[in-house]
Amino acid sequence: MMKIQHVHLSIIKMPLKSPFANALETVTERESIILEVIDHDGVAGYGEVVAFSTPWYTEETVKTCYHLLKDVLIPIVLDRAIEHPKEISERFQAVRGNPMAKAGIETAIWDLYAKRKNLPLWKLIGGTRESVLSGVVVGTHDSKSALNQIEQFMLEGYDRVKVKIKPGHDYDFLQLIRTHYPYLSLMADANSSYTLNDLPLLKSLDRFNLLMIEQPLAVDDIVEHAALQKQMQTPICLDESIVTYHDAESAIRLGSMGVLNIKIGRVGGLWNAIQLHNLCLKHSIPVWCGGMIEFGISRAFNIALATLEGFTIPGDISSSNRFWEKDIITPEVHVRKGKIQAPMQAGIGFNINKKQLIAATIYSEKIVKRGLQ
Ligand SMILES: O=C(O)CCC(=O)C1=CC=C[C@@H](O)[C@@H]1C(=O)O
Ligand SMILES: [Mg+2]
Repeated sequence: MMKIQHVHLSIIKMPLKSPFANALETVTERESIILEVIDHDGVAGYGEVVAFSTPWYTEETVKTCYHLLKDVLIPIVLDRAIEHPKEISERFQAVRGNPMAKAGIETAIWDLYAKRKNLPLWKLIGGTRESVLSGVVVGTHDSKSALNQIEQFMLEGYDRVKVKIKPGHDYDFLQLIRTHYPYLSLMADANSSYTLNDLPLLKSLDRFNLLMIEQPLAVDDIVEHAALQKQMQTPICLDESIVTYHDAESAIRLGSMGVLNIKIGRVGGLWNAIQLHNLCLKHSIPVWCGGMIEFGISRAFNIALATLEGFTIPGDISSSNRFWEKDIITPEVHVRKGKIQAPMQAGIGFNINKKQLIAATIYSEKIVKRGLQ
């Protein structure tokens, strides 16, 4: 049993090594909230909020998450003892939306729980892979620089590459990449930048033998994605469209996706992510773990999740040094020959690099259980 006594919230900020551009935004620096939960025995668990500073990817932001955590979610967690982390998503059902805020604290409790059980988190959740399949995302719309990045990433041992496309930067871009790398395991993410009016163009992308096309249409286009999938051979992967279990059930029933990108933050926590994995496994829909330009704590949760059986496609789980000069965990995450070894240490399996965490912190606050102040 875990009785959470207090929670440390730290807002951190770090520049990316180089800007990351997609159809909607160019990210140059990253803010996140790091959570440390401490129980009655002094055991600590860590979580990370993956919302961005502004609401370009989903509605949540660092500030909305901070408010939700401090004023709504943490009081629910501190309210009474916890037997198992899955109780947290049940308690949070009373709060609408805000999945990234929920995931931040829920994951911290998973880390704490696994540490108390003295088990690596991936083993505790039933992971079967000792190493997870890794991939990397090229975040530029400049063709020459994209080719350079692909070359560099391949030298670093990645063997699955995702590129960003948008109207006017699609067919020729993919053709150029295919001319240089005819056999590369390649996929494209459109971040909702097309509509069904672009059907001829989207169908023409079939010839590039992409692993999948991610989120071509709008977030609420579940019906339209089904219509598109009927016309395209390339599997459609949904990202932004799938937040709840019910969203995934609808998309499966309609035939809107051949693949699902599971992001722990987007779906409200690790327990929900596992349930989505189980649903997709039952329906033979392959899944992979999405990335959020995150720090090491979130990367560690992604690694644990991706050890589950249904994660048969390399995820956007790259090395710490893909984005950071220095990550906030030690050891850092390293990709070798397209794989990341699952850690053997209890909990998330990585230590917090306290020095680096403090150096990146711009604001922090301790929230204490009522009566303990
Ligand atoms: O974290 C990574 O390695 C890449 C993440 C990534 O590709 C994305 C993160 C967030 C929004 C998008 O730009 C994109 C995605 O939609 O998957
Ligand atoms: Mg995406």
